Amino acid sequence: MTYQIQTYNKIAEAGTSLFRDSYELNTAEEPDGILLRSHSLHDQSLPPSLQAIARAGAGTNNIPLHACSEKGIVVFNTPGANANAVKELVLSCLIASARNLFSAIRWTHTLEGTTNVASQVEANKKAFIGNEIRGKKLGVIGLGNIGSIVANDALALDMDVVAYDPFVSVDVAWTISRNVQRVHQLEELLSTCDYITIHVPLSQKTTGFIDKKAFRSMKKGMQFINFARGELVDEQALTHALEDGTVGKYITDFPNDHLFNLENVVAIPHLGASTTESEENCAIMAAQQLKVFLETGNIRNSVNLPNVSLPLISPGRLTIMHQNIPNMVGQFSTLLAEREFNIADMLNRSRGDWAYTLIDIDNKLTSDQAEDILNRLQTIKGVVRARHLVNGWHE
Ligand SMILES: NC(=O)C1=CN([C@@H]2O[C@H](COP(=O)(O)OP(=O)(O)OC[C@H]3O[C@@H](n4cnc5c(N)ncnc54)[C@H](O)[C@@H]3O)[C@@H](O)[C@H]2O)C=CC1
Ligand SMILES: O=C(O)CCC(=O)C(=O)O
Repeated sequence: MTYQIQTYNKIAEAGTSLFRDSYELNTAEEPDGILLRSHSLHDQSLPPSLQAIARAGAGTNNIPLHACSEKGIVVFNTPGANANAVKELVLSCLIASARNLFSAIRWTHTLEGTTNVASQVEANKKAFIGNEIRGKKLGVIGLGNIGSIVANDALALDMDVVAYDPFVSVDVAWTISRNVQRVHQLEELLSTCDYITIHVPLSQKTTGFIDKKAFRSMKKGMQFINFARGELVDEQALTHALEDGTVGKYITDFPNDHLFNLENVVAIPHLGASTTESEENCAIMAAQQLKVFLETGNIRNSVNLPNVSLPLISPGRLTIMHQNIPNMVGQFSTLLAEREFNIADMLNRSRGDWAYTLIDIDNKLTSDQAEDILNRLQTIKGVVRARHLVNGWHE
């Protein structure tokens, strides 16, 4: 069995080199798996061959998640793999912004070719007097893999840190310093912070999350850092807030034409995760998750299905992705019992509207038997994809 993997964007070799032996990269029009970064799949058809998509990164807003679930495609991301890279850039932008470094450097370059550069520098540097961040208040919106470490490290820089995340995970909550003050109303954070950084995923629910009302609550002259996604901020409201001085500076990793026309915008070319370390971490994690899924059906770090892990010991395994509705497992086991196949092990997990079942069978199926079972499984209402995996150890 050879698996076909299609990659998009620059994926670190540390990840792509894991696809050896029974894998081919970028050779087929009908891939089994896709490995990508920010490439958008929204306007691209998803071939029937496609079983899984791995996002080497955190945000999955470039992937049509609903359509993937409907077609039985498992989508993975790599939580935390690029968090440190983003944190370091956020903190450096925080300091660079407080010290007016961006405009100061731009101005210094205008002196090129003029005389008396040193005396011009001394005469004009007062235009770029900045502030120290020590003792200033930082608001962190979204305390996930990135927000939590930004919050902890900002404390180490002697900032006061306030955070808002109504859905913070238990795992992350354990890692957050008790000196990070949690607020339950976003308004409380917006109205008191000198600096705000946002780290929430872009979804239908969070599009335009920072809107006119949010900007109205902010302290005059505050500085806003957005390394999450541009669409989280309502652009018209941002424009007004920059024009009336509510936002003293907007630092974003997501430039566009409109932002170039505005004063006090620092535009960075989506560099948050662009370090060698982060690109390697993400590529390795994404490639490993994709391989494990294709070879064993086990799932780790999917965004549309639950985590599922069962050692593959039996000669064969059926993997079934289906709607989370009653009597699915009953129908699967009846089908197998009718054919006198014995179930050695089984696992069923659900997540929201979707569920996933692994069934290990004692019998080594012929290709006709496997085809018959898969055909029958696919006719069960609610099943979107069924696969039969052969355990190589029994070959
Ligand atoms: N600029 C860049 O290169 C990068 C950008 N990102 C962006 O940053 C986002 C966050 O990344 P991670 O921290 O790794 O994700 P994460 O999934 O670990 O954390 C997201 C956090 O946002 C919280 N959240 C969700 N909805 C919220 C709401 N309405 N209000 C407040 N909190 C809310 C969640 O509870 C979670 O704790 C990604 O989704 C991606 O869009 C991530 C990595 C690199
Ligand atoms: O792959 C990249 O450089 C972008 C990373 C990113 O935006 C993410 O992980 O959400």
